Amino acid sequence: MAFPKAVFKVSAVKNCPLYSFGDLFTVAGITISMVSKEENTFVNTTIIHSPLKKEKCKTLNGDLTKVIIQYERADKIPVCMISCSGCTGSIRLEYTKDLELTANGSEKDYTNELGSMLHLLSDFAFFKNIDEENLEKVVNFFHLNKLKKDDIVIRKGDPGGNFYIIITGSVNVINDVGMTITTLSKGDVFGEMSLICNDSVGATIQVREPSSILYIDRKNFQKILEQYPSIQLYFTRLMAKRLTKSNTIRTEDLSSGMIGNLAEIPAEALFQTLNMNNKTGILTISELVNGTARFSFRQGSLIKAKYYTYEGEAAFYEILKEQEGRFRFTPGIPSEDFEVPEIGYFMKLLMEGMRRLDEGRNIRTN
Ligand SMILES: Nc1ncnc2c1ncn2[C@@H]1O[C@@H]2COP(=O)(O)O[C@H]2[C@H]1O
Repeated sequence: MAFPKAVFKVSAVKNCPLYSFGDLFTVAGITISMVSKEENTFVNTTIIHSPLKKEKCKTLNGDLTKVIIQYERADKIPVCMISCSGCTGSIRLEYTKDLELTANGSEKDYTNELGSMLHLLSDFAFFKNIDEENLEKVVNFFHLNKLKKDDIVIRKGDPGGNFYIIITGSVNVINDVGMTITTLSKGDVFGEMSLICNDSVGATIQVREPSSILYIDRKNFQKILEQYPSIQLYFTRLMAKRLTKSNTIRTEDLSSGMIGNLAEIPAEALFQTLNMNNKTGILTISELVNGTARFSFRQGSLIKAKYYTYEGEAAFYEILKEQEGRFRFTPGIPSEDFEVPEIGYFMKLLMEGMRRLDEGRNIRTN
């Protein structure tokens, strides 16, 4: 017989070193207290499933065990909020009976709610890239979250994890010094930069007014990207717009010739900037582990790549592994390169490069 289960969802995060907003914990267990004349016995079993691939927190496990002790069985826990006892940070968890469906693998309630939103979603720029017959299938990859004012959805510096789409309400995009860079609302998306660039989250997102937000995890986000090339283009344009707006790298620097070090700008960000700004010229990267690499861009497309013994696509994947090296971008290419075909669709090359990097890191850590 399985123990009854309760699913808690992280609904607020304050500097928690382990968990993020939306993380789920399944708690099962039973507490029996037997009192007789001869003895006084107390038996407790608590089973806690923490989010996969995240470290377990003994403090939180203790707090969840206390809930089982207090209510004796998971199915007796009332709808409630609990706060962890805290360490360098703290989190608040919410128990709503609906969430059990998610943990059991059946997302019927969510699906129904999302299903009824299909009409609304089909008008969103993101979903416009998906043909009508596949829309429902794609929407079902998403989960729906209802958030309160001031909830932090993601915090700058967190590892990127999910991609988000705002259904109703609005959020603030906040920079390092706590200033709101911009406000995002219905139909706007966020969280894409860290996923695509395989980097940490670049800005804090805080809920400005009660909001409903869809989210999808990295794995499913990548599946959608691979399956729908028009979404890759949508992100290229979106990120170009956002990069230009936040002046991450000034376009004037690029056209006048850009010099720098890979230790300051990772190779993927450098390539992406040249691609998004439709640059034509030659990027030379020297002082690399294996000498010097050369990459030619025509209107942002990568047309030639050479590094060590690697050429074309392979050279691009190799350079993504490098973390140090001096680069220089020189505008202009020789006329014989005007007709050279591009090495591959840039976003696809980048996604594949990121996947290989991840694979390499996983092999090293296993
Ligand atoms: N200038 C900006 N305009 C709009 N959205 C932004 C801007 N800067 C950052 N963001 C969003 O904030 C998100 C924070 O997480 P990511 O870095 O994954 O992705 C980022 C973008 O989705």
